[in-house]
Amino acid sequence: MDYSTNFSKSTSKKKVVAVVGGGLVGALNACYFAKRGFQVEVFESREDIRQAKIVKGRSINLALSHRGRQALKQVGMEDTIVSKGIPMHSRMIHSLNGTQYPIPYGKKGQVTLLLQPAETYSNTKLNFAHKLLNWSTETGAMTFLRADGAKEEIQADLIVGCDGAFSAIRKQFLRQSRFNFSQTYIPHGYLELTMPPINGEFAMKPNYLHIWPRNTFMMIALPNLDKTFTCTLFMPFDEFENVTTGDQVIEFFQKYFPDAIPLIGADALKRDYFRLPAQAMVSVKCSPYHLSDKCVLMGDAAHAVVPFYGQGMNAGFEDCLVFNEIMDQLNEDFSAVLPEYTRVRVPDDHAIADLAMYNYVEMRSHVNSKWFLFRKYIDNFLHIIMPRTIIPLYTMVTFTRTRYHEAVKRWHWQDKVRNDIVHSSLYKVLLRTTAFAEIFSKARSEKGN
Ligand SMILES: Cc1cc2nc3c(=O)[nH]c(=O)nc-3n(C[C@H](O)[C@H](O)[C@H](O)COP(=O)(O)OP(=O)(O)OC[C@H]3O[C@@H](n4cnc5c(N)ncnc54)[C@H](O)[C@@H]3O)c2cc1C
Ligand SMILES: NC(=O)C1=CN([C@@H]2O[C@H](COP(=O)(O)OP(=O)(O)OC[C@H]3O[C@@H](n4cnc5c(N)ncnc54)[C@H](OP(=O)(O)O)[C@@H]3O)[C@@H](O)[C@H]2O)C=CC1
Ligand SMILES: Nc1ccccc1C(=O)C[C@H](N)C(=O)O
Repeated sequence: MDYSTNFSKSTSKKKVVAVVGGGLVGALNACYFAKRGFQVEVFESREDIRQAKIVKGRSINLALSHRGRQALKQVGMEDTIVSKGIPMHSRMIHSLNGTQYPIPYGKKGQVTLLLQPAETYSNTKLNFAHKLLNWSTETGAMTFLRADGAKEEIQADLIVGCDGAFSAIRKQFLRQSRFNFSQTYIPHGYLELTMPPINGEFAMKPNYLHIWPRNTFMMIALPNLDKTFTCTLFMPFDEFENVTTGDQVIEFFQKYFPDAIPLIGADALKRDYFRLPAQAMVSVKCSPYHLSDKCVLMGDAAHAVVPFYGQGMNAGFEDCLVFNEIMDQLNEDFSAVLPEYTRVRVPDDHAIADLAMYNYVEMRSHVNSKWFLFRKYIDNFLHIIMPRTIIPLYTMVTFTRTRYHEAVKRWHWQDKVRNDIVHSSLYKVLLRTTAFAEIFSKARSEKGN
């Protein structure tokens, strides 16, 4: 049997907002709209994760930083979430010879927190097992498939597409004139492994993001509350395809990550490496993010980014915050708010998509370079003496709400300034050394005469 519900004819004085996708961004968005008094209906294709016996899905830990925290703060969720996190102060680099050294993220007190994403909080109606099949851009009517196989047709005043990287809401945008869309799969995949606790304690120092940078690929490890680490191996698919047996896995780890073998356990490694195939990573850019005053995209639905900056969820949370700020400025008038949101947010989300691509190279390769470490040292030093003029890129992205596209601009400018300083200092040192050498040789020749 099929059903039809017209929520927008509700007697509620506020409009009805349908949030499609009850993931991280959908759940937070529901709180924002509910706080404003809208009638919020969340439609999520999966069963209620809180009641599910088996929870499918992979990554269980996510780095939450300043932008995400600010967004949570607005709806009073920051403290609850942050109290469940593990602070990370630095990267910890694992060299091939087994030595480890930290690279701090910022000043003392600037830390990234891990969030165990799970419970969605909401004072709105959650409709689980409602998978959006289609929706009409003319009427706004959405068709959902329910768990019992029935189709349900639903209308709302505003549709908020938070249905992830492969958004069904976004599919209708593709049919609109002047809608820009690009999707890029990078040639690398990822595979997750678990490093168990040793004698009830973390197997490695917990307050770090551990990196094994091997130039063309890398493994990272992030701590979990249960004292395990989730290790993620990022590597070209071709390389994954070369490792097909348990013995080859051990051989590969002996060659590139020898210190990780006893920590993960050789048997577990041989087994878990083949548990799931390597997963693909995609970067999606599009614009505009809205369709008339009816529909808007947020989170991965608007901008799936590769995971290397640890900013995907943070950017999605910031989308909600920015939208909320614009709602304040424009008195909740959707016909004005939606285009303004597109205008403000597109350049920033596109910038973080590019930065995420860049950070993979920094993490897997640049951190091995002495010149990179020297420049980072100079940047941190300049930041200490000129905190408002020079702000390292990582600090701007992770510990401030500087707009992503402005952070990129400023980064290029600062790079130039720093390089000029370094080069002119080197030049001065060179000049002085040459002058000194000349005086010295002149003095020697005069003495000889
Ligand atoms: C390996 C990895 C590590 C990452 N680490 C970090 C990190 O440390 N920090 C960080 O900030 N980000 C990180 N990210 C990115 C982060 O996971 C995503 O940005 C975030 O999950 C996006 O949230 P979302 O709510 O937009 O989308 P999703 O979390 O994908 O939620 C979308 C929801 O919509 C539902 N849905 C989909 N289709 C439909 C439909 N047709 N009808 C109804 N519902 C539907 C889905 O079931 C899902 O619940 C990482 C990503 C990966 C892959
Ligand atoms: N940027 C990136 O590279 C990545 C981003 N992520 C983000 O994290 C979120 C959560 O990850 P996770 O739980 O692992 O998500 P899933 O891989 O479980 O995907 C969620 C849903 O998206 C649909 N889907 C998955 N892969 C494809 C595809 N290639 N083409 C079309 N539809 C697809 C599936 O819908 P159906 O049931 O209809 O098949 C699936 O149920 C993702 O939705 C995404 O937003 C995750 C991995 C990589
Ligand atoms: N959470 C992640 C998931 C996957 C890959 C990287 C991250 C990071 O957080 C990287 C961190 N921002 C860094 O630059 O060291």
